Amino acid sequence: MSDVVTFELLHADQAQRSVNDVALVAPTDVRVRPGRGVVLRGPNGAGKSTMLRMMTGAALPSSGTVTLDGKKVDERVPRVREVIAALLWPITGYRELTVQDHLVLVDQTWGGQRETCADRVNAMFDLLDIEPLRHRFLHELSSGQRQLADLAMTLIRPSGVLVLDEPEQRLDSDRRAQLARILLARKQAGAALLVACHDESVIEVIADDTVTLTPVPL
Ligand SMILES: Nc1ncnc2c1ncn2[C@@H]1O[C@H](COP(=O)(O)OP(=O)(O)OP(=O)(O)O)[C@@H](O)[C@H]1O
Repeated sequence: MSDVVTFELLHADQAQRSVNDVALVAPTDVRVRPGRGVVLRGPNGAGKSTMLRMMTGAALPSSGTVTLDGKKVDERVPRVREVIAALLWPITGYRELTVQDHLVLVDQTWGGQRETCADRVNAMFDLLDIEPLRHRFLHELSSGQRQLADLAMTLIRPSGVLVLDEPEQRLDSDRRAQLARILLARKQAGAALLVACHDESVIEVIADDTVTLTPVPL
């Protein structure tokens, strides 16, 4: 598994987001620390994805703050991108690159040693049990296979916090159990998890803390 990047606290303090004066998520506190798993729960439309976007700096809070070790979170800040690896929407890939090519690209972009790149890529195919997908193109994959490839691209880079929006989506029950085991191992290696999830069996394995969001009345 990839290296763990150290940090102390990813913190949302009464973070809230509105668009055109319509609240998408209520003021919410979230604390994410190394070796801990935080799960965002709540019904459709409660604001989980919006909250995750704020936690990664992909969207800024309309009020309140989101900070990483005391500094404002903004995805344009290199330290924020170094610590936080996020899978919030399907990864946009290259039509002419295979799954293996994408993993090499991500690994090398995040500073993996060239000599050991093949080892890390091979380890990712083993970890996710996706060897048959190695030489396939992204557009050839089923939706569940595509989710596994996106998870591999997210997990292969070093990070301190994995921010995942419903990582169980499109996976069958065996694959969901496998995902839970992988995330638990990642947490036990010292990384933090911040995950929006609807699957109780996954939540049971990975959650130390849960934050339940309720839809903001329109
Ligand atoms: N760009 C936007 N403009 C206006 N409203 C938005 C925008 N993005 C999200 N919303 C609204 O904000 C609310 C929260 O959406 P969000 O996607 O964060 O919920 P969620 O909890 O992740 O839902 P789900 O479980 O269905 O994925 C919803 O009512 C949604 O329609």
